[in-house]
Amino acid sequence: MYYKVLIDNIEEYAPIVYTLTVGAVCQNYSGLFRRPRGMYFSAEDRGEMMSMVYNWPADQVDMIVVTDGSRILGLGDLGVQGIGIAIGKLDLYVAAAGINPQRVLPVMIDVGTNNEKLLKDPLYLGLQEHRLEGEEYVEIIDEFMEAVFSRWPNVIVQFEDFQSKWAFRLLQRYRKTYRMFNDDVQGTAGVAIAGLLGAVRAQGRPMIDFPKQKIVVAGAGSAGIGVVNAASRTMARMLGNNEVAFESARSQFWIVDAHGLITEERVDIDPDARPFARRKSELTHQGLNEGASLIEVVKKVKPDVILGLSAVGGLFSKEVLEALKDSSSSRPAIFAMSNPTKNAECTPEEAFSIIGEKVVFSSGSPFDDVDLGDGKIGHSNQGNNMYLFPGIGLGTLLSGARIVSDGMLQAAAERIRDITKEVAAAVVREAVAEDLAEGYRDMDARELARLSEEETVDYVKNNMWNPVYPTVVYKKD
Ligand SMILES: NC(=O)c1ccc[n+]([C@@H]2O[C@H](COP(=O)([O-])OP(=O)(O)OC[C@H]3O[C@@H](n4cnc5c(N)ncnc54)[C@H](O)[C@@H]3O)[C@@H](O)[C@H]2O)c1
Ligand SMILES: O=C(O)C[C@H](O)C(=O)O
Ligand SMILES: [Mg+2]
Repeated sequence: MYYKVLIDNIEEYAPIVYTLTVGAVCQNYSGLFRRPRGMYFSAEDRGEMMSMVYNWPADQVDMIVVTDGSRILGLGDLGVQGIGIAIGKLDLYVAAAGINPQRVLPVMIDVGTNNEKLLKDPLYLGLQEHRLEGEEYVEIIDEFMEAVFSRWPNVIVQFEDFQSKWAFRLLQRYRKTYRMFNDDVQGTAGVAIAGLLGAVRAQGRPMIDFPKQKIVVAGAGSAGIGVVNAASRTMARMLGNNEVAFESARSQFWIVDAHGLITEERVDIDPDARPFARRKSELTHQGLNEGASLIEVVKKVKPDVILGLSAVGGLFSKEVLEALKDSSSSRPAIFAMSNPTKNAECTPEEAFSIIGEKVVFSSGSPFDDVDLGDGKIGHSNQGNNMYLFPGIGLGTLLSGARIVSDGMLQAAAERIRDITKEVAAAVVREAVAEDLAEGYRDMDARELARLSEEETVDYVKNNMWNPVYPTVVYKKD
């Protein structure tokens, strides 16, 4: 009944089971705790995980969402209280992707917390010690992955809200061997690309103009770098996919982090950001320096888009928005993607009141549309990976793909405007095309490959879990 109500009223309840309310739930989780949901694998369970997985009562598990609680939304390290995110994401898998709720498993990996408040909180449910680091940490995640894939070889593991340094490392470590993806790196990238392409359309320009867009990204963590990596690859593909194309695509991005504009002069540059560091030669030409502030960068670059994945509420200040008025675009776009609501880089009211009705606005957490007067509405769009991950997971599940490839993620991003069913069908077809599909239940790989586009959509639809209540009271008329 819970899922029936959720599915029938998803618009109303998504902000409760998911972002934004789920953030407040995670902050207070130990005090709210009534019963366990999901599984907890702790540093103290080392060597036991292979047998522990058999404690879970379901013989079949299709989807696992796992977190170590180290970066929950933009709320920082919440330790085991971050389990709420895994539960909320899986609720959306049931509601939006039709995954059977008996086959989902939220997982918390408890390696301690560096949150000093939680370390002292008598109600805190997790290990009250500082986080394990280095090889010890990796060994625990390795053991967890081996355990779940040995009991459920066909499961898909979604990594969620791991702090950036581990998000990238674990993705590289597992993506070629396990059916896994990182939602913050890869799901967010897909949603952002779909939004960026939408912004080009909103400017009345053809899609092929995307590689000309100047994009300033605030935030160089798992999400920001994930977006820049994938968006620059999309641009490069449009330009011919050769070295010149990659170089041209790279030069369309300016990344600003807590220390300002990232350039090749940055000391201790994060290796994931290095390819996008601005070159010295470009800087003199643009009048910018290493560490230039966001305002300076927006003033000099006059970007078409500013995209925030910084977790800093209000970062797109009045001055930044004023500077964006000089954008070379007819319809500048703002993506204030940080969560939850108080971390949004700006609100739609601020964007529309300063830049005017021409601005294209999107945010990670939901905001109401803005009344611009004269019957005009300023649309507040939501740019959140919730529109993508259910389709990626369902498509991977129903194709039986061995891994989640870049092509499958790209196919998902291109279909985001359709409903999840269509996204999943696109992912299935790409998995077949790449010869990764091994089939699912009665549908073997060969049969899957023979399905037409329409039949693939039907196949996905028929495999989505759907709560149906029989009518038990009939009205006389
Ligand atoms: N909308 C979505 O779908 C979506 C998806 C993933 C993440 N997010 C949000 O993105 C945010 C960041 O996530 P992350 O994993 O990348 O976190 P992170 O902590 O790894 O990265 C934050 C980045 O922001 C930078 N930063 C901090 N202060 C800044 C400032 N004043 N100016 C510019 N940059 C600054 C940091 O240097 C860092 O590079 C979170 O709020 C998260 O909720 C949203
Ligand atoms: O959970 C969300 O709302 C989106 C994203 O995964 C995030 O970490 O902010
Ligand atoms: Mg996340």
